[in-house]
Amino acid sequence: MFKDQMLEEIYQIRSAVQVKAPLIHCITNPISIHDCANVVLAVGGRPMMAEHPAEVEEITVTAGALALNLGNITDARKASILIAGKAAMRRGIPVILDMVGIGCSHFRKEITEAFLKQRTSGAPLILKGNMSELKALAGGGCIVSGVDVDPKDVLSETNREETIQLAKTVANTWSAVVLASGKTDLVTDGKEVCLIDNGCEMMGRITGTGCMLNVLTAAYMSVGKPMAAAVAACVVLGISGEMAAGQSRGTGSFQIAFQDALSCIQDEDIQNYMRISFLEAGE
Ligand SMILES: Nc1ncnc2c1ncn2[C@@H]1O[C@H](COP(=O)(O)OP(=O)(O)OP(=O)(O)O)[C@@H](O)[C@H]1O
Ligand SMILES: Cc1ncsc1CCO
Repeated sequence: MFKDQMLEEIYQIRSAVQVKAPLIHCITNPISIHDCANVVLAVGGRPMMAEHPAEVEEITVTAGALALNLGNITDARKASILIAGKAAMRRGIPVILDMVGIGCSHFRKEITEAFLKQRTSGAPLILKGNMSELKALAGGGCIVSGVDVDPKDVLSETNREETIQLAKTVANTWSAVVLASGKTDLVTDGKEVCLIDNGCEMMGRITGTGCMLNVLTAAYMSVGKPMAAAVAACVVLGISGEMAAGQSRGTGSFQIAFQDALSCIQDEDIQNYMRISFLEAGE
């Protein structure tokens, strides 16, 4: 894949969401649920944050994509994630699962395994997490403290090869796209690997940036292929953060500026500021 080709795909995805206004069903944590709904609205989608197990199937089947998130998990959300996930995969409705905290709780690991047991091959799926969460899914023990990435797992020159290999293995194991977020985001379908270097330090100082990336990716998946959707979401969210950082005095005003930037960002901002690189297969 070439950078210019990806740029064209990002323009098309953004425009399709604006034209089609897809319904994005989100089952996500209450810490960032309000920000998540606003992110979907900012890019032209229609968010619905429904999580009662008795109704989620009916809602999912009418949606363009389903965004699931393990943060602040409850019994009700556990049940609804499994019901909605199964319904979506059976119908080929794109799903993204954000494995928040899977590295620090056996309960969340079990939910993820139960979700993946229902995997319908061919249905579009993205598995998302920070590098520590990805490691936990791939068989690492429950060793992480909290929902943030363990500093030693942050993508660096030292762990680059093993991190890329791990992400590819997870993608191939589940026939999914993997989105490992962080200072540098990594997206892979198991063959191609794209590294995205947009974003800024301030994005890590407010809560729920990863959750926002999750629902934004879902919005883009409703109209585009999973790999392009994930790259588009990392690029758009990252550049919006960069634009907002220049307009804000601290984390409070940053949140407002961030939403402003997400709703105002233009294709030319993406062309000017996108920082992505592709690795050749086998690299
Ligand atoms: N230090 C940083 N430098 C550059 N970009 C960052 C930084 N921290 C976060 N980001 C951006 O924010 C996005 C989400 O970050 P991260 O992976 O840290 O989220 P997370 O830990 O899942 O967040 P949360 O659990 O609060 O929802 C990344 O895709 C990246 O664009
Ligand atoms: C702080 C926090 N705790 C559970 S979920 C969440 C939001 C970021 O994932």
